[in-house]
Amino acid sequence: MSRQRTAALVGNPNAGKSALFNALTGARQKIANYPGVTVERKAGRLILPSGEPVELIDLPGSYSFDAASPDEEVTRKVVHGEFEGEALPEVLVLVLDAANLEQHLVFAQEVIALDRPTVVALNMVDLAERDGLTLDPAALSQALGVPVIPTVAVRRRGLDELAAAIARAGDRGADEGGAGEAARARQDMTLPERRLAARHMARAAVRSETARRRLHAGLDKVLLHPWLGVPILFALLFVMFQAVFAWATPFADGLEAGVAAVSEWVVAAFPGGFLRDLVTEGVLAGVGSVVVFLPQIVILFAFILVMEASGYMARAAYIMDRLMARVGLSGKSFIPLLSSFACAIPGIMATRSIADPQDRLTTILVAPLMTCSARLPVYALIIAAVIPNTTVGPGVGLQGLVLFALYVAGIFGAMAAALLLRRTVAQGAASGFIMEMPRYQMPRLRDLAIGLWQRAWVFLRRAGTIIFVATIALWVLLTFPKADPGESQVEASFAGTIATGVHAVVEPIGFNREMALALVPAMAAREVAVSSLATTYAVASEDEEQTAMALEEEVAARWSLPTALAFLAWFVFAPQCLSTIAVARRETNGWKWPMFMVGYLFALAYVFAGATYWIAVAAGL
Ligand SMILES: Nc1nc2c(ncn2[C@@H]2O[C@H](COP(=O)(O)OP(=O)(O)OP(=O)(O)O)[C@@H](O)[C@H]2O)c(=O)[nH]1
Ligand SMILES: [Mg+2]
Repeated sequence: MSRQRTAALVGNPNAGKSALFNALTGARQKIANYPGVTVERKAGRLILPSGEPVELIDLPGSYSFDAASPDEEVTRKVVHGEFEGEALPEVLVLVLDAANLEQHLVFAQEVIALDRPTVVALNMVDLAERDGLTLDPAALSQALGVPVIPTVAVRRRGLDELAAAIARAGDRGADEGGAGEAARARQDMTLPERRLAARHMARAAVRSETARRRLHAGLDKVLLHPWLGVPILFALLFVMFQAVFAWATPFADGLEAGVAAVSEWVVAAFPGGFLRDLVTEGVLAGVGSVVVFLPQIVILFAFILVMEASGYMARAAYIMDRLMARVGLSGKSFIPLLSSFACAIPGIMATRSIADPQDRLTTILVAPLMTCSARLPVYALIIAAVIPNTTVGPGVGLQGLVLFALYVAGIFGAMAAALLLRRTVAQGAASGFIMEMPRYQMPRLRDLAIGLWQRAWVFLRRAGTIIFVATIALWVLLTFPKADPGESQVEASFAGTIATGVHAVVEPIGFNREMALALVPAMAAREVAVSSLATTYAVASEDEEQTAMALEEEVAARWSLPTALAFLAWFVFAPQCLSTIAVARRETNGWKWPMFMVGYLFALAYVFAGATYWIAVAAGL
């Protein structure tokens, strides 16, 4: 009786080895679309066309035989016949991903250099074709010196041909070896030489490639580059924040002038009294002060929507994955965190796609640190008031730079918090990244317009509902009880009493009374911080018998720079939104984690606002 025939599947991670193994042997090995799924050898039985059985071994994916990880070590040992209780496999089945041929051909050459009976399964040709790439198996076979069989493991395409090729390679057997000349040529090659050869072979194996595929592959080379990718992403975000200030200003000025004109008309047309004050101080000064930030919101979302629609956002997630892995999160958390730039509520809901409970909890707890669009009016107001509108380089405005820094501070805060949480209350290992890159696309103008309209509408609806109600409530608290003649209305009011209480807590971190008062209604929605400042100053200026100034000018005149910076630092961290807390409660099924979240975020806000204030004071700002 002849001895048991054996073959082993080798190749890069995620080439489809286990998928082929399952298709060839009827086994049910776990397959998934990310590298490192198989971590042990696994044997199954493949029946050749002749009816003869072959023991087929599925191996962990590998980038090189020199590699150090324990799963790759298994592959190296089995392939070299050093694995305990395992004979040297007769035939090596080298699995390559046709859509990533150049990458996969690097390790492939190491396998070919062994000069053993080898068959190449050129897998995933369906994906290559979908991208507009047709390969020439004959050319590749010629270059590698071994048979090349195109396959689609998941559709069982090319399996019979592959089995037949395995049989032929086994029959020729050890006496003829593998690739011969082609193998010997590769034995002394260095890694850079292999990379270069891989590029040449991959190019030579292309039968046809659409212009679009070439363009997209070129774009990916740059945008997903291990070193270039991150600076490009940050440069894009940088431009976005510059634009938020540079482009919005004329529109915002126009809106502001409009609100002022309406206010003047109301003052002229109606007799003075309770109702007129409500309209001018509460509605127009308060709510109007928020509405003027509509252009900024629209520009911010225009950038985000274009990045999403073009296919870049998924690439950003891919780039960020490695960074996120360092803090114990995966690229899976990127999408929820990204949505949190709009608002933490959909962001927290999007964590439902994260399978690992600790991973998910961490993402929920740090989501409020991503800068939601409700902070934009607060940031934009304070920056416009206290940061000079100068440039610090060609085309680089200081105001945009500060805004960018605030967003980055939020991101770093979230990453640092995730790192700590993963080490303490939400321990666990980071899981792998699962995401298919969507195709690049020209964003469609119509979709863009609809998306922007929806965002603008959400913002205006907030202004008309929650912000309106909170501001009116504050105005009422500021207006009653009425002050005696000569006494300050703000001081005498209910709101003044509240302000005194809150101010005692936040005075050490440099906040003034109006800021302290603004923090309370801002729990309803962060933008209310802006409207309540506007309303407070409107009421105050009335009893100081001044003409009301624009809010920005009031802030510029009344706040010191350290105070203003401390307020910005506070808003980077503070959990200033009740709806977010409510959603966190729902998604974690209890009060424990939302309370923890509120606690640590307030603590962070207090510490960082205080540090900012005292450092700024010490620096003489
Ligand atoms: N479209 C398509 N998908 C495939 C093909 N072969 C495998 N896949 C998919 O590719 C992914 C990776 O397949 P696996 O079989 O797990 O890859 P592997 O080489 O075993 O990966 P490791 O175990 O990590 O080394 C899975 O999502 C498969 O469903 C193919 O020919 N065409
Ligand atoms: Mg596998």
